Amino acid sequence: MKDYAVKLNHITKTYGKKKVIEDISINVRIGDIYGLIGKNGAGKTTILKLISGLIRQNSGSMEILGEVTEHGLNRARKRTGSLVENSYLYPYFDGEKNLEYYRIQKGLKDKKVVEETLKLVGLYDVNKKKFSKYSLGMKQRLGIAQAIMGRPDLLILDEPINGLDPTGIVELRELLLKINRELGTTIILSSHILNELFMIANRYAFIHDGTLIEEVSKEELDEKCRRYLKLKVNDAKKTTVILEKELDILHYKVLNNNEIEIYEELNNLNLITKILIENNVEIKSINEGAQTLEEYFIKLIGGYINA
Ligand SMILES: Nc1ncnc2c1ncn2[C@@H]1O[C@H](COP(=O)(O)OP(=O)(O)OP(=O)(O)O)[C@@H](O)[C@H]1O
Repeated sequence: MKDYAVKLNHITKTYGKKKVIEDISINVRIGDIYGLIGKNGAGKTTILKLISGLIRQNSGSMEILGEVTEHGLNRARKRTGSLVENSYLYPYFDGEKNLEYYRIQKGLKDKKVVEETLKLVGLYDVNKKKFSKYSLGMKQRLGIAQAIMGRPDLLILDEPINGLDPTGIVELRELLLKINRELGTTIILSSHILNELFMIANRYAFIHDGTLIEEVSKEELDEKCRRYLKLKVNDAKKTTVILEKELDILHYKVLNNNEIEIYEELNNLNLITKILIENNVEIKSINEGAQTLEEYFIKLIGGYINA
């Protein structure tokens, strides 16, 4: 299937007797910014190394950029830029020299690519500053610049958000969105901080103890973490009829005979209360609630552990 940039099929990876990745299958679509989310040690780096070809799986197969054979995967990896282990940037070189050195090393013919890439990552104006004098955010951006020099179809980044301050995170987000949109690059990145990844990615894989717990889209995650009004009433069925007929509220979920979650008109609490009372509904309580991303993540992982 050409619609996928990366497909992992039942991949398992062991170190000695230890299974670090167990039966993982994920599907990254072309054009995705795909986030691997998991606590430290969950197995994110291992997955990225497997995709990058730095290590090999013990079992399972993968498809990268439409290629499945050994030869094909090598070809696909030539169309992939990655920042998984340390980037090879020289501290005493400035940004331009670092990229020029890399360009020659990689045999990239077009000299203009250095300037264009520095501009793209917003480092052109500081291109005479030595790498060692860069802030962490600038270092990350030059690392990404190096990874996208060959204009890859796929970009793989391990924990690029790690250690960045809020401004650095915003800049990184803008940059990744720009690379994704302007160059059409599919991006896979990892993080242990869901809130930050949520701002960047459009699809997510939750990894825990080397296994995939859930693969979800941003919309699905939004849905799971949205605000709601929780109504406790004497008769949930009757209440929904009134919500629909009198208030035009169609977006709700009945939890049981007495509880309903409402997902729209959240700012019209007074009106909802008034209409329900007028229609003889006995309201036991009405509260606003929301599940934060982190709560969802913890629930997901906790739920899994206890299962
Ligand atoms: N070369 C190795 N030999 C043995 N065990 C390893 C090796 N590399 C990773 N591991 C183990 O595999 C597990 C997953 O590690 P991995 O680095 O993939 O996790 P991660 O989710 O990226 O976390 P982190 O953010 O801490 O790097 C860990 O328990 C780690 O100790």
